[in-house]
Amino acid sequence: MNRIYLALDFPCWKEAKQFIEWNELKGVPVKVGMELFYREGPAVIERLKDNNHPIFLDLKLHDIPTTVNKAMKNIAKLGVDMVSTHATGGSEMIQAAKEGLLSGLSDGYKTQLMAITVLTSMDKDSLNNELLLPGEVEENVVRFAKLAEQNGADGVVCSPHEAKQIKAACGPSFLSVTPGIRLQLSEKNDQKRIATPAYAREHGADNLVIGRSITKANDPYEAYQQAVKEWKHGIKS
Ligand SMILES: O=c1ccn([C@@H]2O[C@H](COP(=O)(O)O)[C@@H](O)[C@H]2O)c(=O)[nH]1
Repeated sequence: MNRIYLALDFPCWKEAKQFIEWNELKGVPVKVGMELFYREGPAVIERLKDNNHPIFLDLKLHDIPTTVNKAMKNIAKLGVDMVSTHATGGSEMIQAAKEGLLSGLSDGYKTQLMAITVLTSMDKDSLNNELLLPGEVEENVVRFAKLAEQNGADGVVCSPHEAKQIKAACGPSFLSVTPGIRLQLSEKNDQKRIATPAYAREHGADNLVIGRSITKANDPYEAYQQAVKEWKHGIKS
């Protein structure tokens, strides 16, 4: 299912709830990240589930395999659609994440494991000159995607610019979830590898994550509708 996950990057549930209600976004797919989860804990997931929101819980686990395994086992009990870990934690950590996830899932739930490749806030300069990782961003992203796929992840988080190469390297059923999405007139902020929903659609992304282009828009409801139009029909603003 090709979805747009609205990034609920709010300091607390009260603000997130108000935003959803005021902008008639009840039931839309949402992404819960560190900011909201660290304040509200698992209760926020229950509240969103009560309101029928499909959920990507994006906590980006990155630790030794045993810790990630046990954390994933607990996260699995929340019954969300997708969770995340970092591919750069390596093969053992990714396997441990998947094993923990599967061991904690209740019957009937199927939570998918997404591996972060290279954060969309990074570019070639950050990779080559700060992390001292040579090569183009795409090469690094595809290498991390292959590592994730070979060790049990169901897909990766990447930018739309790499989605096609990932399908070619990891197969058509291996998912790409793409943040760094910007509607045409919105600000880049701290993102480096950005693209519009229409571009993401044309370049094979499976799911989008959009935050500030909607949450900081003058009319968030309209911005959401615009994103859906571009994503579903390729119509540009
Ligand atoms: O590489 C990554 C991984 C995760 N994210 C998350 O997506 C949203 C994007 O928010 P915008 O406001 O649309 O920039 C945010 O919650 C990040 O934590 C990402 O941007 N890049």
